[in-house]
Amino acid sequence: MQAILGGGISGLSAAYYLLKAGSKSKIIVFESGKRVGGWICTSRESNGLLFEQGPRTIRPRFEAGMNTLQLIEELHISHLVRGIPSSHSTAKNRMIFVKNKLHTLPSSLLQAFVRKAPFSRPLAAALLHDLKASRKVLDDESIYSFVERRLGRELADYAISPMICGICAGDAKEISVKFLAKSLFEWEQNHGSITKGLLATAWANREKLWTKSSVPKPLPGTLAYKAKQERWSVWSLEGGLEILPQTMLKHIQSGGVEVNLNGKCSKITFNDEGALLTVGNKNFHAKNVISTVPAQRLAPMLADQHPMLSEELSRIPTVTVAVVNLAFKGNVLNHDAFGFLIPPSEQKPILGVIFDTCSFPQNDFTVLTVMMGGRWFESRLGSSPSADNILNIALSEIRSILRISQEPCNHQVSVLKDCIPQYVVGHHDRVEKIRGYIQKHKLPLSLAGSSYDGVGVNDVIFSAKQAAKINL
Ligand SMILES: Cc1cc2nc3c(=O)[nH]c(=O)nc-3n(C[C@H](O)[C@H](O)[C@H](O)COP(=O)(O)OP(=O)(O)OC[C@H]3O[C@@H](n4cnc5c(N)ncnc54)[C@H](O)[C@@H]3O)c2cc1C
Ligand SMILES: C=CC1=C(C)c2cc3[nH]c(cc4nc(cc5[nH]c(cc1n2)c(C)c5CCC(=O)O)C(CCC(=O)O)=C4C)c(C)c3C=C
Repeated sequence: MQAILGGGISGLSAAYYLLKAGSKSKIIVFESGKRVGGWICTSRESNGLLFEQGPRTIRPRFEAGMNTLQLIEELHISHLVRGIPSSHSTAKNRMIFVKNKLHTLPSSLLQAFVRKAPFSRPLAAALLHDLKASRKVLDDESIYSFVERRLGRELADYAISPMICGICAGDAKEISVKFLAKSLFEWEQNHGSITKGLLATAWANREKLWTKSSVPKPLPGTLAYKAKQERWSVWSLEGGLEILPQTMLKHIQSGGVEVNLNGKCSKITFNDEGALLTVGNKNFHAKNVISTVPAQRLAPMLADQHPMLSEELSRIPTVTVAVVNLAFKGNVLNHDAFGFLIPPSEQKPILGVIFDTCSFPQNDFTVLTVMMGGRWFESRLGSSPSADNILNIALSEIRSILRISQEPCNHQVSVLKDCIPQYVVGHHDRVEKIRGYIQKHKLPLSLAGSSYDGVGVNDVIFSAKQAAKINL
């Protein structure tokens, strides 16, 4: 038997790819909760409105993005895909709230050459800063410190810090530069500055500019091809993103995969035949295990037999996010944008707001999602804020920032405990050490999911595909 821990999108994907590759073993997915999908969770209100608790948009680009679109085609749900082209207002208008005002971030090369508040200089001036700043030889550092050193403090405060909040609800002063800007960091390390590294790379690749790119090109007729032709910035699914795990569940079950809901795994003991899993009060023998549960959940399962591995896994932290979905009758927004993020230096109780219906309209309603907490959950919201408390903070902030005085017709408050891992400084080395330990001890264990190689939906599906390949 091949065991998969976790029935989120990565666990389901692992089962999907094992099945697709023709695995002959019985495949069992163990999911501790009573539903599959993990953080992908869409709810439908009695008046038909859709609320997304977790992810709502997916990027189509790069290998992992194209892979997800291929998966969508294989599941026969291409007709539900709604792409947002990069010319759309929500792709162009990404806002930040600074000094009591909403500002639209520059979205074209041209705009980088003019001064735009809250920046005191045109963004292009950051390149001069980079050329003047001396190289600092380092193994890793925070993305904030890297950008502050090389491009200046304003970019670190007003572009990078909110971006990190909008991807992992984390503090840019703690998150590794390798999380989002590995190439830029390497350019400084190898060439002395980002600009010199960029020019050197462009020069080294000059011939490839006119020949075939190493990134696979989508084939005509595929969804990835359509996404490229129509220049999608992001996409979602008509009816909500949860359709993806639900469709996958049906597909893998019809292929013979067993999905055990309320199947919390508490212990893994490796032996000569593979692994013995303790799930509830039952034991299961597996020839190998793909874990897609958060590293901190996997850690205690291994603590008795592999304390060092368990210790490293437990050092990959997570944060909790409070999500408030709000719906209003009619259009209550004065902005047509994706939403806005608030740099942590502004010390506001919320991290940002997504204007859901600007991207995907829902009849004559405005749907907004207010996100709060993350790395600042306890310091800004207290240790266990009530749902009413969270709702009141969200309403008060949107009243003051967006001037919405109308009461919502629908609302939903959710606290997503430990929902997003933090790739803090040293994360890459830690993951290497963890995988090195597994390899050295020849453990029949593969790691996939958001704790290791990327936190986006594309990344975790791709990580599950890689894990399935190893376990064939
Ligand atoms: C608020 C929020 C917004 C996001 N927005 C976006 C976005 O816009 N775009 C994007 O690409 N990504 C986004 N993400 C990230 C994306 O949602 C996640 O990375 C992805 O859903 C993670 O999937 P997963 O299967 O790896 O993990 P999970 O969804 O965490 O699934 C793991 C599963 O394991 C189960 N489990 C835990 N412990 C055990 C155990 N002991 N035994 C058995 N089962 C166990 C859990 O119940 C869970 O179902 C967002 C995430 C959040 C939280
Ligand atoms: C504009 C407001 C945004 C808020 C508030 C926000 C909150 C938030 N997001 C995540 C996790 C992810 N978001 C991702 C993508 C993404 N998020 C926003 C904006 C907000 N996020 C945008 C515009 C995008 C699209 C990215 C783009 O087009 O450039 C992703 C996926 C990243 C990827 O690699 O694909 C994740 C993950 C959390 C946890 C959160 C909570 C505060």
